[in-house]
Amino acid sequence: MSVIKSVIDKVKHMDPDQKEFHQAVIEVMETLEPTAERHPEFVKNGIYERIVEPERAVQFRVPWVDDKGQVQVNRGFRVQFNNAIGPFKGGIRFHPSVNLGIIKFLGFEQIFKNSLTTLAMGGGKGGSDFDPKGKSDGEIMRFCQAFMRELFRHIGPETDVPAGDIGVGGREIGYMYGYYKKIRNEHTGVLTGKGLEYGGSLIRPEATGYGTVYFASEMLATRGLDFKGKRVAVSGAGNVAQYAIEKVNEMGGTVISVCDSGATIIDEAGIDNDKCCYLMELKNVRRGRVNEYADQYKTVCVESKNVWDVIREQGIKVDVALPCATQNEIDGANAEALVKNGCICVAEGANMPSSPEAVRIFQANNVLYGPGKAANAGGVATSGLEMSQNSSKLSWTREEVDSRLLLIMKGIHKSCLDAAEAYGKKGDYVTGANIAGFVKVAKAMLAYGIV
Ligand SMILES: NC(=O)C1=CN([C@@H]2O[C@H](COP(=O)(O)OP(=O)(O)OC[C@H]3O[C@@H](n4cnc5c(N)ncnc54)[C@H](O)[C@@H]3O)[C@@H](O)[C@H]2O)C=CC1
Ligand SMILES: O=C(O)CCC(=O)C(=O)O
Repeated sequence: MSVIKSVIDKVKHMDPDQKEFHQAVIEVMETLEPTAERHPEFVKNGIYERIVEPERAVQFRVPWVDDKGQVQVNRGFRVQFNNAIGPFKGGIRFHPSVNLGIIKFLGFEQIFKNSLTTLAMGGGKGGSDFDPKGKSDGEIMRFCQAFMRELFRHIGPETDVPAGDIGVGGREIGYMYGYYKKIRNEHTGVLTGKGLEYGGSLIRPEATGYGTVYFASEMLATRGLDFKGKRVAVSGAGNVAQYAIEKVNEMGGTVISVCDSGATIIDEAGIDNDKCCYLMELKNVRRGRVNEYADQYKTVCVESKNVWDVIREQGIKVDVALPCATQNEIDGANAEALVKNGCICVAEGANMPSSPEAVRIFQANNVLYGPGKAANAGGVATSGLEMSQNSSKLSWTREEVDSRLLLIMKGIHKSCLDAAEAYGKKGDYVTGANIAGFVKVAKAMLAYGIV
C-alpha cells in the first residue's frame, strides 16, 4: 500500500468523526503522491505520517457571564499544527459549528498556505463554538476576555500568533489583545489584525479580499482575460467578501451577489462602491442582516438559501465566482450549474468552500480553479507583514503594504503553476499549491531530525 493511502486510512481510523479534517487531508495527500516517489527521504523519515498530526491541540473551558447575569460555558480550541518554518500562525473562528475537526482542517490547510506566502509562518488555528450573533457588545467583550484568559498561556510573538476568521474581526481582536496586554503586562505582536493605533498594519483588513481578486486576475491573465465587464458572484458579506467586492469594482467587474446565513441578495445592477459602503456599515457597525440591503436597494432577496443555490435555481449567468463565506458552500450540483451558466474562473476567498465533487467538476470543465490555500493567502501574508512591522517597530504606508501583497499573490500564482508543471500536472492549481507549500515544510522537518 502506498504511504499516502496508509496515512489517509490512519487519519480516518484515528478520528472517525472529523469529516472536514478528512476532506482536507485527502485533498492534499492525494496530490502529494509524486513527491513521495521523487523524495524517498520524506517517506523514510515519516514526513507524511507526521504532517497530518498536530504538534499539539488544546481544548479549554470558556466560562463567561451574559447580560442577564447568567453563567454561560463555551468550548475553546487552539490547534498548533506545524511550526517547521515559523511560529504557529492562523486565525480564530467564533461560530456555533466550531469543533475540533473543523479547527484541525483549518490548521492543516494553514500549513501549506503559510508556506506558499514565502514568509516564516507555521500553521495553526483556533476558535470556539460561541455564537456572536445577537450578542451585545458587553457580552462579546466578556467572552473575548474569557477566551484569552486561557489562550494567553499558549501563544506568544515567537510561539503562536493568532488573528481573525469568521466571527472575529477588529472589535474582537481589540478585546483579546487588550486582555493579553493586561495579564502579561507586555505590548507585543502576539495577535495580528490589530487596530492601527496599537500595532496593526494598513491593508490587513482589505488583504484577504484584495488578494483573492489579485489571484483571480492572475489566473484570468493566463487566458488573456481580465475582470473588465465580467459578472462576478460573491458569497458571504463579511470581511473577505466586502473587500473582494471593492477590488472587483476597481478592476471593472460587476458584483451581483452577497449572502449571509439568513438570505441571498441578487443585485443585477451591481454592488457598486456606495452600496458596498452601505453593506460595510450594515455588517460591521450595525451588525444587521443582508435582507436590509434588499429593502434599501429594492433587490431580489431569497431567504434561507446561499448564493450558489440561488444561481443554480434561477439560472443566473456568472463569469467569475468568488466564494467568501464558509466551507463546502458549493456542492456538485451548484458547480455543474456554474459551469452551465458560463463560469470560467473560481477563486476561493473562503477556506475549502468547494466540495470535492465541485472541485472535480470545475477541473474537468477547464474552469480556472484557485483553491483557498493559494487564492486567499493574502490575508495571512499581510499578517506576516504586520509581524515584520511589529518586530521592527515600524509602520509601512498603505502603498508599500499593498504593493508587497500584490507581489506575494503574483509569486504564489507562479509557484503553483511552476510546481504543477514540474510534477506533470500543468495548469492544475490544486496540485501546484499543495506540492509547492508542502515541499518547503517537508525539507525543514527533515533538517530537524525526528522531533
Ligand atoms: N478574515 C481573513 O483574513 C480570512 C478569512 N478566510 C476565510 O474566509 C471566509 C470568510 O471569513 P470572514 O469574511 O473573515 O468572516 P466574517 O465573519 O467576516 O464573514 C463571514 C460571512 O459569511 C457568512 N456565512 C457564514 N456561514 C455561512 C453559511 N453557512 N451560509 C451563508 N453565509 C454564511 C456570514 O454571514 C458572514 O457574512 C472563511 O472561510 C474564512 O476561513 C480565509 C483567509 C483569511
Ligand atoms: O491572518 C492570519 O493569521 C489568519 C488568516 C486565516 O485564518 C486564514 O488564512 O485562514
